Amino acid sequence: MKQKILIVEDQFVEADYFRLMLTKGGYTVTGTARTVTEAQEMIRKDRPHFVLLDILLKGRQTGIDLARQLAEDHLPFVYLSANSNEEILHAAKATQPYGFLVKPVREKDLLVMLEIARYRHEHSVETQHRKEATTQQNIARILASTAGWEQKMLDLTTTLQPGIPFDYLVASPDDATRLRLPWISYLRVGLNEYQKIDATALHNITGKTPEARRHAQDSAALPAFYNAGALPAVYETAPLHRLLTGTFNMHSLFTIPVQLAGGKSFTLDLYSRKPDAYHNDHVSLLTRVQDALQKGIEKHLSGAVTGASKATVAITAPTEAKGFEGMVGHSAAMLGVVDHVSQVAPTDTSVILLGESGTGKEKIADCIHALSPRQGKPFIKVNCAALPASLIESELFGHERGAFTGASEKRTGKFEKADKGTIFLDEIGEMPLELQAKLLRVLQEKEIERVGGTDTIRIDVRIIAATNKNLEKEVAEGRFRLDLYYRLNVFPVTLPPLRQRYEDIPALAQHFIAQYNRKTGKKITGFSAHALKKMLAYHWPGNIRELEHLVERHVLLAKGTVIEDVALPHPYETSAPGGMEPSRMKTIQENERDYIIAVLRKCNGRVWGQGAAAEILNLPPSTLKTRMKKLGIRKEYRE
Ligand SMILES: Nc1ncnc2c1ncn2[C@@H]1O[C@H](COP(=O)(O)OP(=O)(O)OP(=O)(O)O)[C@@H](O)[C@H]1O
Repeated sequence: MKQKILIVEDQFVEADYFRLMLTKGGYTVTGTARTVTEAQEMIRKDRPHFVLLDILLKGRQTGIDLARQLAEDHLPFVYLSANSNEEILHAAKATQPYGFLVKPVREKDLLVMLEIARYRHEHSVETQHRKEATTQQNIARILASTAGWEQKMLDLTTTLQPGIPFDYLVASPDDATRLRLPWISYLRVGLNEYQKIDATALHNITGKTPEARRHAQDSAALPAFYNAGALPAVYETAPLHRLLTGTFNMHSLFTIPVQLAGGKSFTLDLYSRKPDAYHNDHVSLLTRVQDALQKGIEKHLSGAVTGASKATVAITAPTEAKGFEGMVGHSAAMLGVVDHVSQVAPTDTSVILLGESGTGKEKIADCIHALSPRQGKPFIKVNCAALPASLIESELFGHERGAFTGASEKRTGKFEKADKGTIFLDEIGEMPLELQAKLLRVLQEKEIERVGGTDTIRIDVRIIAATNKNLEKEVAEGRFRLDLYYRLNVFPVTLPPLRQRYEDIPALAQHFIAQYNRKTGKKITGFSAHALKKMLAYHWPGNIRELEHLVERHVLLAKGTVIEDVALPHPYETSAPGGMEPSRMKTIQENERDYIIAVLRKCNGRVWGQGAAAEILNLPPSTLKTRMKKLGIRKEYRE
């Protein structure tokens, strides 16, 4: 069947030109709309498979307004524009287009871009279906296992996390007595670590029981989400949500009601610290989750599932998640990056890593390759800034013998070397404009030509690019091609600067101490409280690399086993205590710390024994003591 396409373009001559090209290329053009209203009407009537969309149109609404609606309806679209204003670019990017063409457009570029858009659309729909089916199977398997209820809920937590972001999961039977299931919740405290909070623990922290839920039953039958602005309305009917979001500093909610046989019901709530964590795309996944939960819980309740009823772990603590070995940092900002990376790594999608210098972009590129099916195949790194412009082309694409003066031998380029693997183009913002056109061709046509050669060579390479530049500004100022920008910007991952994740500093510093102890044979144990305080108040313009160098210097210079003081280049006592911005959200560690302190207060600081903190937290006392030490919980709460 011919693919149907709608052209949205207010310039008659251009629209006609595109119509000709598309018809020649085998598409059926369903019409040409000149305004957003006309386009909406034509989409309703003709149901095109694709929309080719100019940004600036006649009338009040722009192509970007229409794009937002197309994205909601999962109708793929490709922008067509000559406009590279930074603000417009920013808005266009946010609509997640399937492609972007810069006018004037060559016929071949248009057809190739549409081919890619079609592939990406089909691929994303297929990936989504696969992900949903796998989640459903996993839930069925977990609930049918012989593990106890708490263990099952913990397994459910780790299974759901890669598909949908959340920081806190609550599994609540709406009538615990009739259902014979306890209220249980898991708070995310690390990459793959969860803290169990049951009804007793919740009571200890808040003085309230989850029974409040009973007055608050959601009558809704379908999964529903409430991002920050919508949450207060939910509190009216469900006060427990107010209690939990307030206590654990959550800002969005996804609630999944499950109707069970005999009029009983159960609810799974996912909370996120982000104010806008959830959107319509999550609904389809969670509807499948709802089905699987209903069948699985009924099976569990019918007794068809028997066996051990005790959860084996309260906190799962694999120190390092697979593929992220050597990555330190459990701040909410860093966990967000890890979730993002885990999602994209197994696919072939191009990724662009954004962030200031030294924030860990290269390290994340390593993780993406290690977590992809291309792991074990070549991983080639190219620093575009380190090569003179005259050499980059032959470095990337290779050259034939005699291609230019001095080319005495044939040379294989980095793209060919990376075949079947991954290429990492660091500092992509430094790539000369002429070469950007060539790179675009590689991305679109998956072919290269060696310098001085005539043959085209097919290559199969995944591209990861990185830059610390603001690419939108580069595009606006004419130093970076708009179409390449869009092609690379399929999946941007932004690495937060260190000053937005101060809580990672102690762990990173300790990590680098261990690293340099190994190198130098020293036995430094850590920084003094004074040194750490200075580090927490510093701005870190050079980010993790600067921290690494600071640790290296001080390990080399240290006389004793503790680094007593640090020399920092800038005045540091300028920000709020601990270097934190006063109005920012609490981190996971701070929440965990608050939680443990609250429990300790309830127990008059008792860690050991009946009714003491360790028992309430369901932790071995020694583990609790270690965590208290790690979180810097002061003496007065202790025994
Ligand atoms: N999360 C982390 N845990 C441990 N080490 C890290 C982490 N992130 C970065 N590093 C280390 O910090 C240093 C700088 O990181 P990296 O080179 O990946 O940063 P970058 O953003 O690519 O820098 P640039 O933009 O200057 O190229 C490296 O030695 C890296 O191993």
